Amino acid sequence: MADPWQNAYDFAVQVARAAGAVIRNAGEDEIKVQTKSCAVDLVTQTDERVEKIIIGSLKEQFGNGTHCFIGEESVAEGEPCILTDKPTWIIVPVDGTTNFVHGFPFVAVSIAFAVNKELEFGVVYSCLEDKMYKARKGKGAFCNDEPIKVSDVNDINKSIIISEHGTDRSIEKVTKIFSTMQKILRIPVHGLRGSGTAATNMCLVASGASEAFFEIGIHCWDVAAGAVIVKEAGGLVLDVDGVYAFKSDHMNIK
Ligand SMILES: O=P([O-])([O-])O[C@@H]1[C@@H](O)[C@H](O)[C@@H](O)[C@H](O)[C@@H]1O
Ligand SMILES: [Mg+2]
Repeated sequence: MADPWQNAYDFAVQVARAAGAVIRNAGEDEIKVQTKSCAVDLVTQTDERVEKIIIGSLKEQFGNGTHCFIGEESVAEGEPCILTDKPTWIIVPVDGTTNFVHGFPFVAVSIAFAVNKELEFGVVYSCLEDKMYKARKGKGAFCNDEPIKVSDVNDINKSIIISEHGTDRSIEKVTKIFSTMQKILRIPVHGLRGSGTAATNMCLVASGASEAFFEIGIHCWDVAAGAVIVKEAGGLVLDVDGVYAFKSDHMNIK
C-alpha cells in the first residue's frame, strides 16, 4: 500500500531547514543592527514571519481545507487549538526565542504532523547547530540521517536531567520550580541542564545526551515533534498522570 505521508515528511524536513535559514539570517541582521533590548520586539516579528512562511509553504504543497494547522503564534493571535481527525500540522516556528535574542546557540524549528489524533512524524531543526532531528511513527529516529537512541543509563545517580524555568518570574512559580530542581539535585543526580528550548531538550534525550527532561507548564506545540523523536528513539513521553501524551482530542493550552 502506498505510504500516504512520506512526501509530507520529506517536505516538512525541507520546510524546517528553510525556516532555520531565515532565522539564522534574521538573527544576524536583527542582533547586528539592534541593541538586544529592542531586538526582542523584532524577534517576535521573526517568530510570526517564520510561522507564516512555514504554514504558507505547507498550504501551497498540500492544498487548503484538507489540512489543519496549530501554530504557536497563530494560537497566540486567537486561532483555535483543537486536534481533530484531520491531517494536522503542529508548529513552533522559533523554539528558544529568548536564546535567539541573545545569540545563545540553541534555537529550534519544530514541526509535527498528526492524523486521526495520532502523531505520524516529528521534525526538529536545531538551526544554529545545524542538527536535523526527525522521526516517523514506527520507523526510528535520526539526527542528520544518523540513527539515534536514548541513553542506556538506568541509574538516576548517574543521570543528567534537563529542565527549564520558563518565563514566569512570580515568586510562587520561581519558588516552585527551584524547590523541584533542589529535590532533583539532592537525589543526587550527576547534573541538571537546560538548553532553553523544549524541542531541543527532547532531542537531547532522544540522542542519549541526557536521561530525562521535564518542564512545568509546557505547551502541546513545544513537545509534539519531540514526542515522536523521543518515542522512536526508545524513550517515553508522559504527562503528569503518567499517561502517554497526545491521546486527547483537545490540545490543552496550559
Ligand atoms: O524562549 P521562548 O521560545 O520564548 O520560550 C521557550 C519555550 O518555547 C520552551 O518550550 C521552553 O523550554 C524554554 O524554556 C523557553 O521558555
Ligand atoms: Mg518561542
